[in-house]
Amino acid sequence: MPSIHPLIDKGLIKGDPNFPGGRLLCRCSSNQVIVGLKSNVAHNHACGCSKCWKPEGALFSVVGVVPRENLTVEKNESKLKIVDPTAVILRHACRECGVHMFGRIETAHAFHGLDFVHSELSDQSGWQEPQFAGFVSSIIEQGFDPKGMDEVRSKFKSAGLETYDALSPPLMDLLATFAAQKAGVKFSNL
Ligand SMILES: N[C@@H](CCC(=O)N[C@@H](CS)C(=O)NCC(=O)O)C(=O)O
Ligand SMILES: [Zn+2]
Ligand SMILES: [Zn+2]
Repeated sequence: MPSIHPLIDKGLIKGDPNFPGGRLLCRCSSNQVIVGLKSNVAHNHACGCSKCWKPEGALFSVVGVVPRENLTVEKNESKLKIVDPTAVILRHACRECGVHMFGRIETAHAFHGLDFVHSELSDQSGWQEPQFAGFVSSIIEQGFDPKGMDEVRSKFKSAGLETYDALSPPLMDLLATFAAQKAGVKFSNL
């Protein structure tokens, strides 16, 4: 069974709710891209989709969000390039080591204003631990044998994480609320 993710395989390490944020470093041996975050991450989760950056050998990414005003590129911004300019989340990766330093949404979207980041790129501890696993079935699209899915889901369960094939219910509700408001739907208790 391959690694789910280094932050999940050996059990979760709880974050510090008062952690004030810190810096993320790319994996280059020199001239590292450095991103400063003025807050902890929120909604941190494992993502099995094909687009989020994963460490070598891991089946899942671990990704959380910070308000975009809390993120600054402190060093070597010129090394960043947008992985897929047509995606909703514009993932800014280091063109040398390939690590995704942050993902930003520039279109009208429920998550506009939040940047997506990988707290494992920090050498500090206290970051919020993963809260759930999303886009779990998506690993099949990347070649994972569907027969292994029960084992993957049980691994998350034994780490105390719920699994979903899209996002968690509160995040799915935010997406649906945004879509409803955009379409001018009026809410009522059906
Ligand atoms: N099954 C697809 C799912 C992709 C997907 O929808 N990813 C989610 C979670 S990160 C998303 O919000 N993507 C928007 C984007 O990548 O811009 C895949 O694995 O590529
Ligand atoms: Zn780099
Ligand atoms: Zn993803």
